[in-house]
Amino acid sequence: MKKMFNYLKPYKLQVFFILILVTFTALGMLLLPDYMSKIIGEGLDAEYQVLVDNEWQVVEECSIEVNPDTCRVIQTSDFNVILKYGGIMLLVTLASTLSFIGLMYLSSDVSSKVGRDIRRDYYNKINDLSIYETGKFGTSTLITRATNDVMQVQNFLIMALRMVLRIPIIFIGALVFSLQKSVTLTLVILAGVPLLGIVIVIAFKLVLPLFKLFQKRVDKMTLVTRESINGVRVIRAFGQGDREVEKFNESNQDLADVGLKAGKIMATLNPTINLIFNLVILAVVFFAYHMVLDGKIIDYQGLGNVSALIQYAMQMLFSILMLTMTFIMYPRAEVSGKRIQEILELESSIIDTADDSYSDFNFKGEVDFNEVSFKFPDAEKNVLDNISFNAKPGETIAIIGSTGSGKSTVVNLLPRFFDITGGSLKIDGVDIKNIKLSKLRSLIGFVPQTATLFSGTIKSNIAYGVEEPSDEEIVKAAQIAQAEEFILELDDTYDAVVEQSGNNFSGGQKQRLSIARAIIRKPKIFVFDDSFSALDFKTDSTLRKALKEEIKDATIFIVAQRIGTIMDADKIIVLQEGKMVGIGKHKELLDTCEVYKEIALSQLDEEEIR
Ligand SMILES: Nc1ncnc2c1ncn2[C@@H]1O[C@H](COP(=O)(O)OP(=O)(O)OP(=O)(O)O)[C@@H](O)[C@H]1O
Repeated sequence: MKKMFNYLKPYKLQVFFILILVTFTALGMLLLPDYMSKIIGEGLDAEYQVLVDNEWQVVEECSIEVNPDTCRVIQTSDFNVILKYGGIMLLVTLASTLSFIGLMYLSSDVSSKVGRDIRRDYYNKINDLSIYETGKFGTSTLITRATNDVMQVQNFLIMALRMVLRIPIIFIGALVFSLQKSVTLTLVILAGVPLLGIVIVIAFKLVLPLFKLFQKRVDKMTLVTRESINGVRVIRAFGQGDREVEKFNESNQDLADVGLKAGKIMATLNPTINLIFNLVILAVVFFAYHMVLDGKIIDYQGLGNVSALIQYAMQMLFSILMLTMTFIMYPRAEVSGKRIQEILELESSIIDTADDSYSDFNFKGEVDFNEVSFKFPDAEKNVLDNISFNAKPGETIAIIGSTGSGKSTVVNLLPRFFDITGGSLKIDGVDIKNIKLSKLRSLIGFVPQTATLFSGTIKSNIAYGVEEPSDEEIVKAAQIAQAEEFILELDDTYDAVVEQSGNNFSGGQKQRLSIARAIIRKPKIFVFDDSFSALDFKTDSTLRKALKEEIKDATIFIVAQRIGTIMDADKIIVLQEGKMVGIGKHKELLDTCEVYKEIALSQLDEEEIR
């Protein structure tokens, strides 16, 4: 949480003014009861007279009950005094109201800017992290941390800014003013403090673990909601709607239960605190009554003091309550602060240490895998073992193998989504770690296994990642990707709206748009990670033919499950459990690689494959 406070540093000046304004409002609160007591004491003053030798004489004190015929009170109210103090009170109120408005404005401004800054750094960090780290944490918690957790920290900061000086100023000020007015009655008020303390500590202990639990359950709830929304098709297809509703209800109920429990404690706390406040006031009145009886309070000044003391009692107890509230919010904000900090402090496993040496280098796109091995950070064994091959510009390299054999991992190593853990990986003889990430990735047109579109238009999706391409370039890319036909059928053609995640397009259409997006970049290396799987055979083959004709100099990697898609490749790499069990052209592999032959025969018959 301390680190979260660092976010206040850029707003030092505002924080300074906030503290000044807090001091002004607190002083205003303290002065008002004092002036009120002065109005009562001096403005509504009275004098006592006793009958001495048939003449009324002013005396210090007398008891009306004793003999009203010989002792009387004469009201000597002074309206000028009331006007004077009333005027001062109005000015103080005005000043503290203005300070309060300024305080609210500045503190809200600072806290929302701090929230914005935290979210900015957080988002930048997520962008820097490798796919492995973001995958390890998961989308739900990463989103909750950026929203709910930042909000908790922001709320705490705003509270802390407003309370940090206000609580001690009010408590100490009210105590000093009270002591000036009556030491006895101040002691009566202070007797209420431990009582309030005990109640608050008990509530604090009960509610704190619940707040921690609450945050975890918000995470769980986000996860369940996200999964069921994302997986809506599977859920419906498998008729698992009821089970998902049950799962959602369970996590919803869990969250509500914690909230309810905490709410119940807080709900009991409020009337209990009110009760203590009122008990303290009753005790002050009770003792004041006895002080009147004992002749210790004898005039309006004394009564004015009692009225001020009651307000100071409220202020002292209220500042203790506020202090507790701040303490209650702290652990919750601390948990959130830690969760944000955990991400901010994450070291990306992909570090861009390369200098600009190759920034202007004209890469051709020759790829060399030399004894490449790869292991996920937490995994026990290698996902890839000693993979070696060479891919020249103009060549198409296909990678085939059973599911989980490591095909996607091989191509993910090229743009450094993951870093190799053994061997070397070079482009045009340069180790890819020596090429700046931005340059390296600009060399590669990557079409991932799951086509991802962004909300916008067809045009904006194809043009993604290219600085202001011309309409001709967009159309050309769409033509090569075999996307033009369906685009022209749309009412708005290239300006047609693409909904969130491309939900208004079919799987095959999404794939073709993702392919067009890669083509328009004119990269030196293409990676198609199972990107033709949703295309029908005819479109698949026309697309590959168009690629071959239009993109002659690029190195093309195709990961595929379908033999038909890769049969014509210049080199086919066959993977099995992370090992390369064959490499060559289709015909060679049929004779030399048993695994390849098996895959081929499982899809086509003997005649078709020859
Ligand atoms: N983030 C990860 N952490 C640990 N292991 C992983 C991770 N991602 C993938 N793996 C493992 O690495 C292996 C290779 O995965 P990869 O995605 O490369 O296979 P693939 O051949 O492309 O499979 P498919 O054809 O099903 O897409 C698999 O056994 C998988 O379980």
